[in-house]
Amino acid sequence: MEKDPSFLFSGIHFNKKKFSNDFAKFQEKKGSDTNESEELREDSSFIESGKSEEKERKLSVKKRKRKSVGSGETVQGFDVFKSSKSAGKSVDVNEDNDEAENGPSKKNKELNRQLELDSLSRKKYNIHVSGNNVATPLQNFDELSSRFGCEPYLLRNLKELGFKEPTPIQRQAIPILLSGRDCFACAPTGSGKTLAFACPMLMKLKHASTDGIRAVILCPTRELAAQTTRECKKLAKGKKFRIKLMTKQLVGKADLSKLPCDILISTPLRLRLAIRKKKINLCRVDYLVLDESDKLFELGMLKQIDSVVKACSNPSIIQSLFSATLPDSVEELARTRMHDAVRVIIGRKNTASELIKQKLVFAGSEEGKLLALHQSFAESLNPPILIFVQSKERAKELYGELAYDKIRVDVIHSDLSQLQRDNVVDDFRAGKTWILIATDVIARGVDFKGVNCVINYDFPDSYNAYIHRIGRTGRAGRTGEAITFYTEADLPFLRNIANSMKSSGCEVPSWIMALPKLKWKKHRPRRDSISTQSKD
Ligand SMILES: Nc1ncnc2c1ncn2[C@@H]1O[C@H](COP(=O)(O)OP(=O)(O)OP(=O)(O)O)[C@@H](O)[C@H]1O
Repeated sequence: MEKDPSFLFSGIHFNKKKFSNDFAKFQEKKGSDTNESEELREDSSFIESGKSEEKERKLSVKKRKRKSVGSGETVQGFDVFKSSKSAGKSVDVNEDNDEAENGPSKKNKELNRQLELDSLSRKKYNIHVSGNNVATPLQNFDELSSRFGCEPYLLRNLKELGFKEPTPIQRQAIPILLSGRDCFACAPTGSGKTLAFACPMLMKLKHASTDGIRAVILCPTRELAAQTTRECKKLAKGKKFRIKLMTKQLVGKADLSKLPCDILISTPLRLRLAIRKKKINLCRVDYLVLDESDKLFELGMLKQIDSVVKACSNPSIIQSLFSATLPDSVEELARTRMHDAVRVIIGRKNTASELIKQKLVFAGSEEGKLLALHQSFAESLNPPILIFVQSKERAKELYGELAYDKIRVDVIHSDLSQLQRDNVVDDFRAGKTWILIATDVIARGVDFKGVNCVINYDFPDSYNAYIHRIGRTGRAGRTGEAITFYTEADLPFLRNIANSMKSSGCEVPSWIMALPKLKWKKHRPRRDSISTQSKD
């Protein structure tokens, strides 16, 4: 069932309790302002529409690179990132002029009115922002043109893709990035984050150029990088942008310094290889996106990310981080790498989409899981279905079991060649495969349209893995189902999943809610192999 994208993520509130210390700090600082609505202190530079906003944006881009002066206006009670006071300062200057002409009250009234409207709009779409002078959310895609001078080709492409209205993350992140600010965003799976960073990127690049690479998008897996490349190309249709995926072949090329490319999309490893061989020049990059940023900031990739960030040496670069999960540790790391960033959270941080009906099933044993799976297929097989297991060995085993049944099943894991992986994904996308067995290699970011059900055959190894795995269903306004099998070995972490279910409005038995909540990281118990063959 399709739903209007604005329906996504309703009824969710910012956790003020959790950030009570920060609120306290804020209250001390603001004194008499404390009764004001939190978001009424936001955007003060985007009150005028049309060209003036573009002018203001340019001004703000220039100013953001200067050393901070004065005191910044923070919203939602806490300083999230190193603050530059550019936009706040510019408002003061404008106010001086305006006061001379119209008196202080008229200007203030206009400003307050706009802030009120922004606040209402954010409330409506469950958008929570922190930072200085946050841009007014988009009301519709037409505003891309009226407020930011977007070229017709992009609006045409949005229309062709069937995107009638911006999703909440697009409403807020697009104007922030167009205003030249760094952005740090957390929005549920399937809520359109790709467009939220790709659209302003194309608008900022304006035209294809021979100046070298001007935008870089980093993705944690090659599948996701390939998908993002395709999405960017669709959006850029009708323009001559050179949008390139960093492939093995490309890394192997002798000289990448003259690569004709506007937007480069890569995994961190491949890009780092190219940098290390001194074959690629990233000093002109204006726009850097870290997609699935929490994965990129995990220990294994951190060094690679750092070398890419260092190579992107343009001081006026706009950096953005996007993910459906945003652990506090990643926020900390990002703080050291970003400048005057705006933090955007849609709904509640680190929760699953409300469109996913989540279920827990006690399977008892490994044999019980296989029985439960067969039973659920017998009751109702509603493909496409994605089944996640914890290792490639287990993926192969389960494939061996299901391949005997008369169902179209396939498997994807890291032992397959890149070409094989691409073919498996293509077949699943095209509906040739009904059931795809997978490891976490496709748990993040990969957008299969219309997956009806995700089955966690093996319990996920972390809370974030759970959110991303089940997020392969319930995308773009569609509903979906997620079933998680558990055995005794998984009991300690049941409560964590139950919490996610509760906060997304799913029913949870009270005995599960009474279980203790444990710290959950890399839970990969040794499991008996998946097989019925010996018994047959
Ligand atoms: N404004 C829109 N209206 C309708 N559909 C949209 C809109 N924007 C994006 N979509 C569609 O929503 C789907 C999910 O988008 P996308 O893959 O960008 O989600 P995501 O938030 O990045 O998810 P994940 O966290 O899993 O990576 C895609 O199929 C995309 O085409």
